Amino acid sequence: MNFADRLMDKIDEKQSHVCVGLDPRLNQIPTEITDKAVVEYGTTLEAVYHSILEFNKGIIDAIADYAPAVKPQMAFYEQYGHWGVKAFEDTVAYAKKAGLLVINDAKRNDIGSTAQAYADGHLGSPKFWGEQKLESNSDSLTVTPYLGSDGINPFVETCRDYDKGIFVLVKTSNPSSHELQDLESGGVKIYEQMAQLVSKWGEEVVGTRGYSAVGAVVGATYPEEAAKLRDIMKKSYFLVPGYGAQGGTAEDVLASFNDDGYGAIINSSRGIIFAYQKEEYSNDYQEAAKEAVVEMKDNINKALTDADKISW
Ligand SMILES: O=c1ccn([C@@H]2O[C@H](COP(=O)(O)O)[C@@H](O)[C@H]2O)c(=O)[nH]1
Repeated sequence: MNFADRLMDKIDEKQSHVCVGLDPRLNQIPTEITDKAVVEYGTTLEAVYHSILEFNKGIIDAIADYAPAVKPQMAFYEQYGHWGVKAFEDTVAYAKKAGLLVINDAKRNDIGSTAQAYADGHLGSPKFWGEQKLESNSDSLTVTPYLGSDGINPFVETCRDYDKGIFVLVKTSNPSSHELQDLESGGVKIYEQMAQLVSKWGEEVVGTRGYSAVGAVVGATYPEEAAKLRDIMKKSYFLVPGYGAQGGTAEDVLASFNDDGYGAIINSSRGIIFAYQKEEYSNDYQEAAKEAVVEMKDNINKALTDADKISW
């Protein structure tokens, strides 16, 4: 089943457009988890692995009823070498068992032949000794687009062959995204030209519900640009980071949705997983994550209803 169809079905099931970012900063994981790991394994990478995995499992248990997807950010895992990658893989497996879709935020790409290896490893199935015994558990991957079509094609083919999805960086949420993305060529901004390419790349992998497995990353911090992009990429699902900790609000993400009430999956990482460090939430990290995800889901659904975009 096409990735966009699977995502939309999960969104319907949970009545939620929220993606929870799993960005486990070690120094923000509750000390009862990290202390226990250090007592057992010392100040080792193995203790890092156990700390991250236990924390992530607790978050997944807390939010699974209220979010269709999680987005582990690969940087927070691979910095710890193979123990970090193991924490990533075990987190993904746990999230899948909990019925969540997984967006691997690894922002990969390269020349075509190397992009194929990234696509095989992160979405599909790499061949070794003539067999394909390993298949990625991730449902989708973030991808950088600046190598052009030959870097993107292997990912699109893998989306088609394995019912996976990609989100291509179009207008990122960070303050300096304008330095390159807002430049004009022939009177058209680079991010708009990128959006035209994303639309084209996605044409062959449109699902039965009308959206493509090739989506776009569009920051919540740029609502005006999102409105323009929504117009260019009518069939692309938007992955929208920048909600909460980076300042994006429920009103800011409205422009990323189509009138049918679909088209955007809104990510918050720190705002949910470390909510326990804020006064307004419980000081139990799981309870706080649940409070924060429910609040975000309700705020987005309310903003959509007020704008006549709700789908339920
Ligand atoms: O444009 C982009 C692309 C990716 N990200 C990633 O999303 C999360 C945001 O985390 P918060 O804690 O909710 O700010 C993080 O993993 C980024 O690497 C982004 O922020 N903007």
